[in-house]
Amino acid sequence: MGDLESDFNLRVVLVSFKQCLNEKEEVLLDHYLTGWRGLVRFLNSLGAIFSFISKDVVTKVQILERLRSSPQQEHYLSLQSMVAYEVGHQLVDLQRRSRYPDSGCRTLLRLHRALRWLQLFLEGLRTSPEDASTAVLCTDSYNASLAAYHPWVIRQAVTMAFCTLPTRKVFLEAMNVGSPEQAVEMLGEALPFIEHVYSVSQKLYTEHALLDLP
Ligand SMILES: CCCCCCCC/C=C\CCCCCCCC(=O)N[C@@H](COP(=O)(O)O)[C@H](O)/C=C/CCCCCCCCCCCCC
Repeated sequence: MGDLESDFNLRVVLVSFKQCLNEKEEVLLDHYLTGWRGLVRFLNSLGAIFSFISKDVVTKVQILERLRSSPQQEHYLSLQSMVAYEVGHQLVDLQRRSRYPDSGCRTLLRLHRALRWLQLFLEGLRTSPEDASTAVLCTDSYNASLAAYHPWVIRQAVTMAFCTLPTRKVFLEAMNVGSPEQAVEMLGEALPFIEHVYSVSQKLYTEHALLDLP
């Protein structure tokens, strides 16, 4: 795995997700995107075999960044204001992808589903024994989250890429927060931040019947 600078670590990235939520439990898109840009840096450090995943995340982050700097930017301050604006102005299509392929709601939904994968995978790393296989942890968390939304060809490519993953110990060290034991402790403190953001977003998408946006 490539080196990340010494002041950049997974705790910093997970804290960005804590900062997403304001006192009204609105998900602030600028912090959400900061969190995702940090995750992309970790993903890139895993090697070129994961670049097809990282490119997809970067494309989605860029779509949302463009909306955040567009003339409609104030509607894209939070997930809540984005959903209200796009649903209220019929800028999402529940039947076809082609009409609004770059809507904020469908784009963020893909990242939202991936956040669930991340939550499950990091929880697996945190609670598993020292000799646990990261390929198995990754496959299990993928099958319990994103796999349901991916066609066969992507599921095959992803499952092959998982076989190249480093060991659990290497993963924990790559988080750049100290020893594997300190990384496990950090995950225990910081994982609730992404769980909270995930559950607030999931509730909002459910309330607006947007969970299956094509
Ligand atoms: C010390 C490191 C700690 C771990 C940090 C890992 C950070 C990785 C963060 C996120 C990775 C997952 C991102 C997945 C985004 C997938 C979004 C998606 O579903 N896109 C598909 C649908 O998009 P549309 O076509 O509807 O626009 C798209 O078709 C898929 C493209 C590529 C395949 C995505 C596979 C996802 C696999 C998830 C596991 C990642 C494994 C990383 C290894 C740890």
